[in-house]
Amino acid sequence: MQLPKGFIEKYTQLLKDEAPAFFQALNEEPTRGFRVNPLKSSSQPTEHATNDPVSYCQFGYYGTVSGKTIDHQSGLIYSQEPSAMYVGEVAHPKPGDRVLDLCAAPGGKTTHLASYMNQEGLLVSNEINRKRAGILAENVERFGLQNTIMTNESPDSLEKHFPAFFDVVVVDAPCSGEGMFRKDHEAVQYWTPEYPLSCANRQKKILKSALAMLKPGGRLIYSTCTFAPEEDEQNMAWLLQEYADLQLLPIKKYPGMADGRPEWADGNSELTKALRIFPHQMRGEGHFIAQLQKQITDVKTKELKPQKSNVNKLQRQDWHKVADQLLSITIEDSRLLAFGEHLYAMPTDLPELSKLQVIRPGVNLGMFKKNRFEPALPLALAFQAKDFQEPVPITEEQWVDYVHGDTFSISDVTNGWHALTCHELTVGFGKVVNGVVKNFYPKKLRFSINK
Ligand SMILES: C[S@@+](CC[C@H](N)C(=O)[O-])C[C@H]1O[C@@H](n2cnc3c(N)ncnc32)[C@H](O)[C@@H]1O
Repeated sequence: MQLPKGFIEKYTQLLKDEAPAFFQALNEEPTRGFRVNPLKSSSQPTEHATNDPVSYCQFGYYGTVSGKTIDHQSGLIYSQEPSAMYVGEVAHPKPGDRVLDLCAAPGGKTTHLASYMNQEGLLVSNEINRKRAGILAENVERFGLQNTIMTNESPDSLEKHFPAFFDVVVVDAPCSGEGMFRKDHEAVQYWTPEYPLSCANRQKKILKSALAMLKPGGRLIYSTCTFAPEEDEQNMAWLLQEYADLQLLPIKKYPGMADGRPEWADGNSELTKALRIFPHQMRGEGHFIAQLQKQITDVKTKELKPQKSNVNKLQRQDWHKVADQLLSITIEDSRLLAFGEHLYAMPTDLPELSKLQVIRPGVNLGMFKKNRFEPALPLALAFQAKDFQEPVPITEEQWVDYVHGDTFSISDVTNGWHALTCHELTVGFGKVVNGVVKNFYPKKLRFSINK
């Protein structure tokens, strides 16, 4: 990889003796990894080795992911570069918290944050770019999140809907991506000496909105995948100067993780509390993480009106005709929200959504068709086999047919909708008609595997 001349000059000056090792590390192979989803019962991957754990992330392992596996299709694993796993670990929300992931696509941090929340509380996963928001939705649905809504807003418009609302806000900022150079060679082409400063200005605007949405006493986690001091220490120094009610909190540093560099900003020694990951010092890509807390005040924050269910009697009947036969758990009627022709189960602590650009207001339960209801894949993936009546275990061969969109035969199963399971994980729905499983796996997700 040919590094830009300006980049080499900049980091030779900043890193001094360390610079040769740093540049050499940028020419080595990137580190790959994945997280295991704790929301999918206690299942462990069967197609991916878990003998090389990431010491600083309870769900993380080193290794490469294959998308054409039951582990991946069922949402049991999520491919994520190991350094990026430390962002979620630092944020570590509690079940019941209100959490915002402000720059969320493709979903690495959202799925990780949810892993600590036990499907409780509220996670708002926001992505400004519509196309990327679609990819985010696919990943969140595969991971099976029940407490998450996805929005497609700019930070300054989202800010109007959630004043001082969240316990934890994560800003995994759009950045110059220097830390991803060896993983994404395109990032090298974008780089100019001026690029980090233009990214830093954009990040300041995002941070202002993030702080407006943070509760007093709440935590803001800021991360980038760049080495650029303009976007890292200098932005944190700017925050501390601008907001007297903010303080940096320490972050536990595992071997190889480095302190933030005050001398690369305004010299404020508090900046050592931030964290840097350099690829020449540990196994992972470049990253910067800072954790800040907003001072607690006795000013009362405004409670937001809750979102009410809007389904009519007919829609409720159509849903129950399927749900009462399919599910062994109850989704309360108060959580049902019709959204176009789709039906969703909202998270319990959801404020009114009016005027908000919502991509998914909860779990997509399915679609109203003429006089009937058809369950959707996200409903199957959001729950475990035990949450369904008569789940149908399928073989690996039948799973290959299923993800390809083919029908297959099955014996001794009653007619009607069933959750299909493979390796004890839910993988989707099939409608059984006289021993044949009709395939409802979404066309755009289908793939083939050579038998
Ligand atoms: C580093 S990526 C986020 C990665 C994601 N958190 C994850 O872990 O998978 C930054 C995201 O910020 C979005 N973005 C770009 N400009 C933005 C802006 N002005 N405000 C908010 N988000 C923005 C990008 O579309 C991109 O999806």
